[in-house]
Amino acid sequence: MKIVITCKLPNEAIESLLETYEVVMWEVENEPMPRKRLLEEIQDADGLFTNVADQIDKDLLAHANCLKVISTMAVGYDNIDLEEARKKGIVVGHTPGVLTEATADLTFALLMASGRRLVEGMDIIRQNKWKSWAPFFLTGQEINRKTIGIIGLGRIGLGVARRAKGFSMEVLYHNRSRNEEVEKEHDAKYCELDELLERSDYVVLLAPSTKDTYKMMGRDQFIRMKNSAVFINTSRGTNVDEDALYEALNSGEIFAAGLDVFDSEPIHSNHRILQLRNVTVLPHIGSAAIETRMAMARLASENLRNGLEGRPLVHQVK
Ligand SMILES: NC(=O)c1ccc[n+]([C@@H]2O[C@H](COP(=O)([O-])OP(=O)(O)OC[C@H]3O[C@@H](n4cnc5c(N)ncnc54)[C@H](O)[C@@H]3O)[C@@H](O)[C@H]2O)c1
Ligand SMILES: O=C(O)[C@H](O)CO
Repeated sequence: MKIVITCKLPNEAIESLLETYEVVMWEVENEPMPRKRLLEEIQDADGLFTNVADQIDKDLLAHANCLKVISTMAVGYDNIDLEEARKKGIVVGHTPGVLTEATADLTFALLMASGRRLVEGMDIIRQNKWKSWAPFFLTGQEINRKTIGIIGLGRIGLGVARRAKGFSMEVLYHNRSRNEEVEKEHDAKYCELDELLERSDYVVLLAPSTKDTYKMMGRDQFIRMKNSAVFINTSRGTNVDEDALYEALNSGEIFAAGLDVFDSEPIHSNHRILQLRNVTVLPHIGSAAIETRMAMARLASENLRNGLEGRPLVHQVK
């Protein structure tokens, strides 16, 4: 059987695939397999090892003549046309859980960096603009004992809530439904979205990208937030109306934002949101810790192999 791997991975993460199948792996570091090549390779592939940088859409799947399994090295699968895959009898696997702690760490790092203006401070030193210690120079927002509102209290959201408790923060959350067990265990309070936005000092978005969450953070939502509030997005860029976020940051409607994800990735360096002083940006590196990426690659390999051998996937997208 032939499998296509759309990114360069270390051999030790995909040993079992290399031993068993004919493997076509894209060998260029930090770049996805070009679409044209993927369209060619997919035609006779039995398995596809992909990630969030590829669009596994209807057009691509129309070229797949014998594809049985799509395995993405990610928890999010919004880049895959699940309906089309289902119609063609292709099973889809993903990698939840193994990236939870690394992504929660990065989310909290972004929260702290944005609230306390860390990157601005570094820029000032690098540009030789640091004049002296001054009472209100680079003052940011307190974190300890503040209120955090988590939209999408799933695996990573709970990881962020646990970290927030270490900073004596009050934890509010909004989900599709209330979960009283989680509330008791994590001392988190359920709120409707509007109330969460009005009460939180830090609003953290961790819901998946779905039809319901598309641009769920727009003008009306940013207006509800406190002028001193910080917005963090480590979910998907499509969950946010970037024009509305730009306006909110530029007008002082909110204090700052920390973003690991964007509507269109990679974001271009001339995007107007990057001209703002009060935005901290990262290139979609939520899960980018070495051990985590190895665990994700191994889990994605196992999903792919199980699917090709007719066994249940470790984590199949339902
Ligand atoms: N930045 C990164 O590198 C990175 C890394 C990992 C995951 N992610 C993103 O984070 C998301 C969450 O991952 P997870 O493992 O915590 O998933 P999860 O499924 O455990 O949690 C998502 C939560 O969002 C809730 N939710 C769904 N729709 C909602 C809505 N309309 N309003 C409010 N809440 C809603 C779900 O009920 C669930 O509790 C992923 O889907 C992915 O998009 C990003
Ligand atoms: O969904 C995911 O897993 C991320 O975006 C990449 O780790």
